[in-house]
Amino acid sequence: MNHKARMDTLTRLETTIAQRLAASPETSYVAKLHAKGLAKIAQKVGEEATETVIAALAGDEAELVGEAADLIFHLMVLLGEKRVPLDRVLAELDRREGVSGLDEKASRSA
Ligand SMILES: N=c1c2ncn([C@@H]3O[C@H](COP(=O)(O)OP(=O)(O)OP(=O)(O)O)[C@@H](O)[C@H]3O)c2ncn1[C@@H]1O[C@H](COP(=O)(O)O)[C@@H](O)[C@H]1O
Repeated sequence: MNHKARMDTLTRLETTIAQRLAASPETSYVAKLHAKGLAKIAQKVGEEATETVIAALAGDEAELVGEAADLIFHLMVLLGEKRVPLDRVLAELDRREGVSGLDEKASRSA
């Protein structure tokens, strides 16, 4: 699967999450998170971020891949809960493309 097809993975996941927000918490993990509310979803993103950091520092590659997938999935649920289209985030990354983080930081402190 090439890079572009991988982006389709995120687009499909976004569609699935949007559908599941209206599903029953008994049959859907996304619906269960939605029922628990924004604070719980945000907390899950924080937990998965921490687990990703631990995997990077103390785990093997498979653990890091698994935790990174958990983090991206829960971030997608957070965006879905807030009705922020993935495309907005990708457009922001496109806007930043080619601008060095160091140059951007220097322009902020000038
Ligand atoms: N990619 C994922 C995905 N990644 C991780 N997870 C779930 O995320 C949960 C995280 O596990 P944790 O132990 O951290 O969470 P927990 O113990 O349930 O939660 P706590 O109450 O302890 O916080 C697990 O239940 C995983 O199965 C996911 N659940 C769903 N998806 C995707 O979302 C789609 C919709 O899922 P449903 O909403 O369940 O239909 C699926 O088809 C998948 O494509």
